[in-house]
Amino acid sequence: MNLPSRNSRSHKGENGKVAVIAGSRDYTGAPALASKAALRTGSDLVKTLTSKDIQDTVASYSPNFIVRSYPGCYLSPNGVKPALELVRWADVTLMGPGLSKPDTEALKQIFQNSQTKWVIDADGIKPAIEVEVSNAIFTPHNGEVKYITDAYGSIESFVEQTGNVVVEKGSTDKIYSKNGVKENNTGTSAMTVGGTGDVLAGIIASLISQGLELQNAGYTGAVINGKAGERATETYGSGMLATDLIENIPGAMKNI
Ligand SMILES: NC(=O)C1=CN([C@@H]2O[C@H](COP(=O)(O)OP(=O)(O)OC[C@H]3O[C@@H](n4cnc5c(N)ncnc54)[C@H](OP(=O)(O)O)[C@@H]3O)[C@@H](O)[C@H]2O)[C@@H](O)CC1
Ligand SMILES: Nc1ncnc2c1ncn2[C@@H]1O[C@H](COP(=O)(O)OP(=O)(O)O)[C@@H](O)[C@H]1O
Ligand SMILES: [Mg+2]
Repeated sequence: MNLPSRNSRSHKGENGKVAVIAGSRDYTGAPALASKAALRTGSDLVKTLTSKDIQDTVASYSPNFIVRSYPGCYLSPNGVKPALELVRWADVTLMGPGLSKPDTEALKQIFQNSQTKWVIDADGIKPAIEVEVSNAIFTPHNGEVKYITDAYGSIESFVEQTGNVVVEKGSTDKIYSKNGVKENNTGTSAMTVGGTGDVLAGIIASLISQGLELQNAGYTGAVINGKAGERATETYGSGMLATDLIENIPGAMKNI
């Protein structure tokens, strides 16, 4: 796979800076899965913003993480300022995995006061639709798609009206953009294990941080996620974990 070449004069951060705003008391894994996936996909720096009560837990998962926090157990109004600072630092921000019960108004303020590229997953999807976020790629599973279709009738009209990209996840992923729909059939049924969608979101964010356009990042990310899942399934079968998938990202990237 050809990403922008790493010339000898590149400096830290030049190969992608990703912000991950994710996690809560209810989900300590999601921010780590998304952050590690972004690093394994090749971003230089990933900064993870999560709730204070799980900051040390998430940081303890890897010395490769840079973990910041806002007070409390869930995203609330006091999370807006640190979030806006992090969004300004990053090339792209992943918002949503594991937020569980975020303060919707705070989430909307972050969207409305930022000019950036977004990957929006899980609990970030509904608020983002409601404030008409643009320059974004959404990654809903079959249950989360309803937030888009309830508001726009269909995914096609959503992408047409907003210019956003949607990866509708499933055994076949469908990547919708203004240029039409592309399908990805890579992957295995072992990938229904929890966390593989958090991993996909991290992969896509990383690709955008390394210079890919939204639609290309969505399709290529889905292919990488699936190929990494195939490799992990060869080793672990139905016992495959989302963490196994992450370790297979570099190998998967070599063969696409
Ligand atoms: N280790 C961690 O920290 C992990 C953290 N995670 C975080 O968990 C949060 C919730 O994620 P989630 O919506 O995927 O989970 P879950 O609460 O089962 O479903 C909620 C509702 O949606 C439905 N539904 C689900 N999938 C569906 C589908 N494919 N197609 C159709 N329907 C589907 C489901 O329906 P049901 O299965 O009950 O019939 C239920 O009604 C999210 O923030 C995520 O980031 C996860 O990534 C896992 C690992
Ligand atoms: N049968 C399958 N074959 C291939 N990939 C699958 C299959 N089922 C799910 N996936 C993949 O697994 C991921 C599931 O995403 P998601 O439901 O958000 O998981 P989670 O929220 O637990 O991380 C998606 O990337 C999807 O493409
Ligand atoms: Mg998910």
